[in-house]
Amino acid sequence: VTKLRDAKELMDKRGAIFSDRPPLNIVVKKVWPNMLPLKPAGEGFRLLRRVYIDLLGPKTSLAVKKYQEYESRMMLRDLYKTPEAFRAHTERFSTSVIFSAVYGVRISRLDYPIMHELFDIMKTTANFVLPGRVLVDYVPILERLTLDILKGIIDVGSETTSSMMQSILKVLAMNPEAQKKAQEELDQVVGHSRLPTWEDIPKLPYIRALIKELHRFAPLLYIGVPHASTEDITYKGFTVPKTTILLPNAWALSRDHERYQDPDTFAPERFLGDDIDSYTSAKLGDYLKRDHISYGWGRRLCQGIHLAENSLYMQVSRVLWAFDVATIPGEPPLNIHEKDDGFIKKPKPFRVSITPRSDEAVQVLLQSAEEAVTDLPDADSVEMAF
Ligand code: HEM
Repeated sequence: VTKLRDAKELMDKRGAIFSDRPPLNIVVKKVWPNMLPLKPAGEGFRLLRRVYIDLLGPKTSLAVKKYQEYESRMMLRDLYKTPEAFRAHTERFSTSVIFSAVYGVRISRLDYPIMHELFDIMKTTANFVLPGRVLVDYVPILERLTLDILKGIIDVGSETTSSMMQSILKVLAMNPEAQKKAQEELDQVVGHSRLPTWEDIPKLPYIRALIKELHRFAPLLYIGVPHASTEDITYKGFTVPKTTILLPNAWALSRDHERYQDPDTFAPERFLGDDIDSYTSAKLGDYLKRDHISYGWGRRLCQGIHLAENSLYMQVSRVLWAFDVATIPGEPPLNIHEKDDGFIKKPKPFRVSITPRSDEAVQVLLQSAEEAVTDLPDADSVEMAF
């Protein structure tokens, strides 16, 4: 599907019919075993979806905000100390946020054996009641969930946001003008003596528009996630038989001329005045009003949308407040199409420079990291407790 009008008609308006997934092949099963994104429609899907909605809905994602706030301070400090390792820093941020939410432990470094033995440690931690496990506090059923479900949330939750953040750093480096405008807004609203906070969101329309445009310009899942139908239908005079597979081509849909002017231009301005969050926007009846389709469609809309949007806001606003992200002179031009193979296509390794905007910014970011407090133990200390 390459036209927004058709995507809306089929996957949103006929969402009851087009919310199945194609049969899994063995490769996909191995890469992403027993996970909601790939689960076929039916009783099992509805149950799992309910569980995910509880786990990742607005209420729980509110509780995760304090961990996103904390981890973003750590990320700024790490970016200052070793900017060339930005890939690892974005991965650590996302992994730690999702571990904080699911297991109540934070991940302070990626070379910790926990990352190499992810599966084993999850097995162990799943057997322990750890203090401060946010999701369990809200969703007692979590304690009875199977390891597969939990592993699924960790995988989806960390890979997606970190890949998106890496692609964001690349797009920002390629668009210094947009970056400058965002920084002017941050300087005006936030000032120089503190980091942006959750409370600033309503006062940062350019940052909000920038995040929407980043989703539109470089959607995380280029080719989308396939939907499949469970009934025969007639659409535009054609019979569409049941089990038809729809591939929402996110790249093409994000460049649909009917919706976006000059779609190949990176222009956050196109979203100024659109004050609706991406979740509400996805539910709008008019496909010409929805912001972008990066989070998918209908009943299969990304369940992590609230958590992901919060993570992106914390990272984008704070990184731009503290640093200039730029291309490195003499290097070949950056290319947004250079991505790894695999289901979630991470940007292939690339280099950008990340330099502090001022001495004052360095002082504030280091102090913010120093003063940060969390109620969660580090994975190191938890292992010792075992
Ligand atoms: C920038 C970050 C993210 C993007 C762009 C994204 C995008 C997507 C897309 C395109 C889909 C498929 C939708 C469809 O089939 O129409 C999806 C599904 C899903 N996502 Fe995300 N996602 C992100 C982050 C997350 C996070 C952080 C989590 C969890 C913590 C998450 C959990 C899920 C789940 C559970 C599904 C399956 C929904 C279903 O099949 O019913 N996502 N996501």
